Amino acid sequence: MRTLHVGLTGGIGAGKSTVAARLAALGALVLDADLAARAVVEPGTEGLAAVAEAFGPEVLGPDGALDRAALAELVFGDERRRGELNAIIHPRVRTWMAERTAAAPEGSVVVQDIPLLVESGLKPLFDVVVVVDARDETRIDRLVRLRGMSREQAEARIAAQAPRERRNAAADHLLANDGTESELVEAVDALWRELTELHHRS
Ligand SMILES: Nc1ncnc2c1ncn2[C@@H]1O[C@H](COP(=O)(O)OP(=O)(O)OP(=O)(O)O)[C@@H](O)[C@H]1O
Repeated sequence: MRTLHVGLTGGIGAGKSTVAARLAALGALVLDADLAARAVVEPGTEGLAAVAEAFGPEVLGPDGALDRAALAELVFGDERRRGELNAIIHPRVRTWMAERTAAAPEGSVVVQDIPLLVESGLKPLFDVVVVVDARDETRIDRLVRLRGMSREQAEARIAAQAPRERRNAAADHLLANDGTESELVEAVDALWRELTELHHRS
């Protein structure tokens, strides 16, 4: 049986990490793009050398690790420099993901958790795209209550991503998460049953 490639996304605060954790508990191999983006610039990596080469030694801390604040300062509000950084990070993240996907046992369900899956045009890479969705007001409330953001910060983070309608339009499966966390977990369990059935039949 081949690998089933699942893309998981959702707007900030929608509940994507909660869904990813449940899918991992059910037996999926979950690969986190945010984690990959950090791994590819760890000390000693060729990715970190490429970033230092492009942005200068001031993006390295005294310990030789990436100084994220200094790098953020350099790319903030500068489309060209941000594009330059993405051109270093994104291919390495794709390789990181591809290597781990290739190493998964035969018949695995591999879930790639990618916040900007839709914005990055990655839908065609997946057999199934799962979008976790919640109303903007629900998400703002969670980000303020649980993540310590101000209302303005939460609104700005939401505005920086694709609008819900656009993300939802890319979904093969939409998980609505405006109710309780246990309702979400039940919906993920049902989705898992569906995915594994589909996979066994394929
Ligand atoms: N249905 C729910 N009811 C109440 N709280 C929830 C619910 N779903 C998720 N949460 C909580 O809301 C917060 C955001 O959820 P989660 O971290 O899963 O979102 P996310 O979409 O992964 O966000 P990000 O894009 O920032 O990683 C977490 O603290 C989580 O425990």
